Amino acid sequence: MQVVTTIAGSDSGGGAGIQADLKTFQELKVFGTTVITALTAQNTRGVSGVLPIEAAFVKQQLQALLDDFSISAVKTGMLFSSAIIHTIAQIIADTNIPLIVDPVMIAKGGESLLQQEAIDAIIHYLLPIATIVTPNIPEAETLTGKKINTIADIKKAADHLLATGVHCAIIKGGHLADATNATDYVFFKNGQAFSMQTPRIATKNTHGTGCTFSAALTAFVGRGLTIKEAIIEAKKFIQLAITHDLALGHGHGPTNHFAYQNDKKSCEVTIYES
Ligand SMILES: Nc1ncnc2c1ncn2[C@@H]1O[C@H](COP(=O)(O)OP(=O)(O)O)[C@@H](O)[C@H]1O
Ligand SMILES: Cc1ncc(COP(=O)(O)O)c(N)n1
Repeated sequence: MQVVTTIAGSDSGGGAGIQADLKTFQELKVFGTTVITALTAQNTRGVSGVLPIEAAFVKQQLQALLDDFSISAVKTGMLFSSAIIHTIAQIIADTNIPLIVDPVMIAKGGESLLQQEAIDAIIHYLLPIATIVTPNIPEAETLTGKKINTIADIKKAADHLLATGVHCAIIKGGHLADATNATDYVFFKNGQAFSMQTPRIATKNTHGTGCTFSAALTAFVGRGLTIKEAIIEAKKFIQLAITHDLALGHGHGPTNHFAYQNDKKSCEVTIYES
């Protein structure tokens, strides 16, 4: 049994954050452990409160895990402050555990999950020690300081991210204005690249899509798939979770973390090598 860790915020509504990560880990048959960086009072309508955890206690949680378990992959989600990011980066840098960074910045409802001053800390401390970074389009724009309108802009943003030292950048296209497809763009430091496409699902129930995708990726990396295989399988996991949404709550509902196990053979991802 592989052990994986998520370092993220708690979503009381259960669709994103730590809760989405643990549900995904369980479905993918890895043993999930957690380091909680913040509590949020949150539902499908939005975030009504954030209570950050002190960086020293974040450190204590992570150290407790490393002192006991052999961890095969770690992901980060909501990190909230530069103090938390520095603390985590310092500890992970001394390990050789693959690190997947989902640079969570704002909730679907627009509430901030990362302080402005923490963006530099992600770029300078976390990305240089990361294996994969998974920004959506607005996050990639913030991390690189450049607007993304075209595929050429996506490639430029990826080059900018790869220059920090991260091995692989996945720029997710959930926010692109393409009514037909949801396309994610993957770039490796060695120059290889591919994109992956699935039909776009017309739904407002996309709360936690980024968390769920990066958790699935972490589980598959932890299970020993190659990075490319893990990325494609994680795309299937999120596609099925969005397709079979649960229609819970009154706002942006959660995705269905059960769907992949029920239906995984039915999902096709189209790959374009470049
Ligand atoms: N409506 C949709 N239909 C199918 N896939 C989607 C849809 N919205 C997002 N995705 C996919 O979900 C994953 C998360 O994407 P995105 O929404 O861009 O990130 P985030 O949740 O971090 O904002 C990506 O693989 C993206 O292509
Ligand atoms: C605690 C927490 N972490 C992350 C998200 C982002 O969610 P999404 O994946 O929908 O962007 C969230 N809303 N809450």
